[in-house]
Amino acid sequence: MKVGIIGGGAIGLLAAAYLSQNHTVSVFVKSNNQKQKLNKYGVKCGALCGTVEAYNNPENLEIQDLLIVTVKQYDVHTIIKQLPSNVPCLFLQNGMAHLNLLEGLPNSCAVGVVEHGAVRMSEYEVQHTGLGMIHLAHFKGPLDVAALTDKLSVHNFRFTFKDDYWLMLAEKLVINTVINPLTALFGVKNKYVITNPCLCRLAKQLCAEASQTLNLSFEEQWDRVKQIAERTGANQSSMLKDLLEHRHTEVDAICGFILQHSKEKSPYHSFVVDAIHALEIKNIKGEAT
Ligand SMILES: NC(=O)C1=CN([C@@H]2O[C@H](COP(=O)(O)OP(=O)(O)OC[C@H]3O[C@@H](n4cnc5c(N)ncnc54)[C@H](OP(=O)(O)O)[C@@H]3O)[C@@H](O)[C@H]2O)C=CC1
Ligand SMILES: CC(C)(CO)C(=O)C(=O)O
Repeated sequence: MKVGIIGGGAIGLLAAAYLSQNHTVSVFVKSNNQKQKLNKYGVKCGALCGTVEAYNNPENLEIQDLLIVTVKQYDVHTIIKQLPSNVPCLFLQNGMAHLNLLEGLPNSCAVGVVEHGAVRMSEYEVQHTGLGMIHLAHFKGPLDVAALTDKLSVHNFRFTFKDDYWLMLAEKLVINTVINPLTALFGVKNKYVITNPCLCRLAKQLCAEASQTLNLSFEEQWDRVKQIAERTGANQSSMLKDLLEHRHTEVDAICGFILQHSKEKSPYHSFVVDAIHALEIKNIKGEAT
């Protein structure tokens, strides 16, 4: 297959390194510098070195068989304006705020949840920091997503099929809306969300608000949060990493989505959304602490 990957960040480069073993991969990036590096060195991920073609314009998007969109959620709105309507698209963002943008697209679409951990080390190098699965579900249009999971799967980079996109994304959203803001606000690794008794109480409140908003069982979701916090205990969450590197976070796509969709008041979510934005502003303005 001709697979086009939009975004040359951590997940885009990870996907390019693995998928280029079996497919012809093109990576669509923003900067000319990254394009040149990828064309010269390929994508490196540990012992893997994938050959790719890189572009920093949308011209070759329409010749792809599949486009995998790996930009952060807040950049999806600029990408969808460039997508050729004939090519099926797979969106791999955390959060659920991009779903309303996909509804207006003419393209066949799938959505996915990434369990891998990845860190971009340079414009063409990525470190695979945590091995997981990528779960895919059908969102709209005539796309055989179950067949796609088989075509894309390769050793250490496997895809599985889920039949309910909403449940798949909602369950991941609960995990992110609990673990990400608390770890980012308190500057701690994931396990402290359950091992620190005060953070654990805050985590339970966030989990209760999210479960109620999404109409999910609190007990089941809290068990999942505890499992993931334990399994990824030594990791820094993506929101913590974004703040440490003075980048924009995905708090609106994650916690903001809960706040927007809750029928009851969600005071813990109100607090974390404002608190994370306050830290983003502090980082951008370089305010002294
Ligand atoms: N990294 C991880 O371990 C995990 C990430 N995820 C999710 O995956 C998604 C991607 O995350 P991640 O890869 O870490 O994010 P990154 O910030 O590392 O990568 C996003 C990339 O998109 C690029 N980009 C933005 N706008 C455009 C554009 N118009 N055209 C081309 N490229 C563009 C950015 O370029 P530039 O830097 O030049 O602005 C950046 O390289 C997020 O929703 C995240 O929550 C989920 C699970 C794990
Ligand atoms: C599951 C978790 C919390 C792992 O770090 C994650 O998805 C993230 O950091 O965004």
